[in-house]
Amino acid sequence: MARKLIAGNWKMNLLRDEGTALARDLALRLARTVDPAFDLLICPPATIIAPIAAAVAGSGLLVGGQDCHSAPSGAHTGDIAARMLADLGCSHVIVGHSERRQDHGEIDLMVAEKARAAQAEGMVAIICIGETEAERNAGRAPQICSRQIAGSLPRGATAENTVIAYEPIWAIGTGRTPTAAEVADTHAHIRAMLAVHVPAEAAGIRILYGGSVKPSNAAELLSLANVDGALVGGASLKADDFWAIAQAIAK
Ligand SMILES: O=C[C@H](O)COP(=O)(O)O
Repeated sequence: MARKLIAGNWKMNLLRDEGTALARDLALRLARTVDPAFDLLICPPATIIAPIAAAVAGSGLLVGGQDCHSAPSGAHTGDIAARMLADLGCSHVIVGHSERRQDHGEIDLMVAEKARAAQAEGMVAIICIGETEAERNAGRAPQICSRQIAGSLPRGATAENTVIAYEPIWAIGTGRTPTAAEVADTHAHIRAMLAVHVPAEAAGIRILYGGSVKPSNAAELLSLANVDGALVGGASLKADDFWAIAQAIAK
């Protein structure tokens, strides 16, 4: 069974001092933990990755980006290349988050190209998928996940360079989550789809659940079959809450 990954997506929050303090706090907790049962990752805003990566270097706390461009360099004002994130010490990059898909019109093909760019720089692509509430109510969640996996998974995806994050859009930041049975069903479906696209790698690719994960529901969610970790938004901005989510794995 894959070691669980607890990933914090800070989104567009925190300035340098508060972000660095939060990262240091987590790094210290991790350094004091003997043989942690999880990998711990934070994805700060791009503006503060550099000081944070420097502050936590050697602690075991992983640092990642929230997005990258698919091109290695060039005339793309305001964008960030995967190699720039790798250059700062990032190990992971989130791609295709629903907020990027919604706010920036990112489609599956673009997500696959971003994932490929991250992987080409030696980083792990965390590919986000998930249905809207309307799609869920129409009973189309499995088809949406299937379509997004088919379109967003780059050629050459392996268990080492790819993580899938299932985030039902209606659960993000709302305090609502699917039931445990629904999460288990969807993750099993995602595993089956991975087996279709990358048969040799499917069993090892980690599938995270995201959407209103908090200390009070983490133990149940993280105990489910095919739930290999969590992608945490709001609760990752507080060291106690994020750490409690990671600690829930062992309980
Ligand atoms: O990337 C993280 C997700 O969008 C979940 O956010 P949330 O934990 O605030 O619901």
